[in-house]
Amino acid sequence: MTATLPYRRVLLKASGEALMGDQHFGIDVSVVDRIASDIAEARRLGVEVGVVIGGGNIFRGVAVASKGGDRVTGDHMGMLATVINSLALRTSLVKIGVDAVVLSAIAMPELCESFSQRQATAYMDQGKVVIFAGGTGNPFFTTDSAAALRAAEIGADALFKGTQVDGVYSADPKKDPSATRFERIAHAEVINRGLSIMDTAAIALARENNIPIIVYSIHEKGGFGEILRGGGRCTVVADD
Ligand SMILES: Nc1ncnc2c1ncn2[C@@H]1O[C@H](COP(=O)(O)OP(=O)(O)OP(=O)(O)O)[C@@H](O)[C@H]1O
Ligand SMILES: O=c1ccn([C@@H]2O[C@H](COP(=O)(O)O)[C@@H](O)[C@H]2O)c(=O)[nH]1
Repeated sequence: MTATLPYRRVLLKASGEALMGDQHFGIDVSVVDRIASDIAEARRLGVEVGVVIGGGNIFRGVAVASKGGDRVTGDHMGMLATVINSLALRTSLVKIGVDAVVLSAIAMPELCESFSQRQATAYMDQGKVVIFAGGTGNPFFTTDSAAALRAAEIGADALFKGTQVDGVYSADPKKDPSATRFERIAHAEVINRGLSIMDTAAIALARENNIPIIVYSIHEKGGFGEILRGGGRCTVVADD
């Protein structure tokens, strides 16, 4: 029953780094399975779910650029990393009976379908979980921006950022133990205070399209479902 739930259609930005689990690199399948079970719970609630996964567990373009390499090629490699993660998530979802499809911003027809807004919304209307791979398809962006873009394109009621921390803090809580968590904060304030929970382009795009951002810990089993039911621990980034 979606009638009593705050959101009917959401875009989940799942942390790539989280997929590593306790490893230093790559994919811990048990973590992907757990994220898939949280998405399955959302579907059981009747919420339509689109997903963008980061690539930080495998590759980030800045890693190449910081060593004097070509940034654009590095970003291409980072976008390919998001395709690998997307295929892993689809596998975990299908394994537990959730209908899921990967749409890539970079054409690779042997592996998955190519992204189009029309196809994505058609699949979501049918109740499929749509995993958006390949970021925006362009270098110099991040998967946070891809998530805000896809959220706007599919008409999402909210953008969920499932990350390493349980909300937006007054400073990076991993560096400053005295940082305090916001229950609610405006998009503009996140940008003006320079709170780097997401890149500025992503927050600005969400703001322009009136999309609230819900920041929560992706490590909290069942946390996604709890917030979808109107509870849970998170920060809501929204203009009043
Ligand atoms: N003001 C802040 N409030 C909360 N977290 C912050 C803040 N400033 C910086 N951070 C940091 O931002 C991190 C999340 O950023 P980032 O998007 O890079 O990670 P991610 O969700 O794991 O993404 P990726 O998919 O790229 O791996 C948190 O782990 C946290 O340490
Ligand atoms: O639109 C996009 C999205 C991502 N990239 C590259 O991929 C990596 C991984 O994404 P994260 O958001 O950092 O997890 C990113 O560092 C970029 O190199 C891109 O070029 N364009």
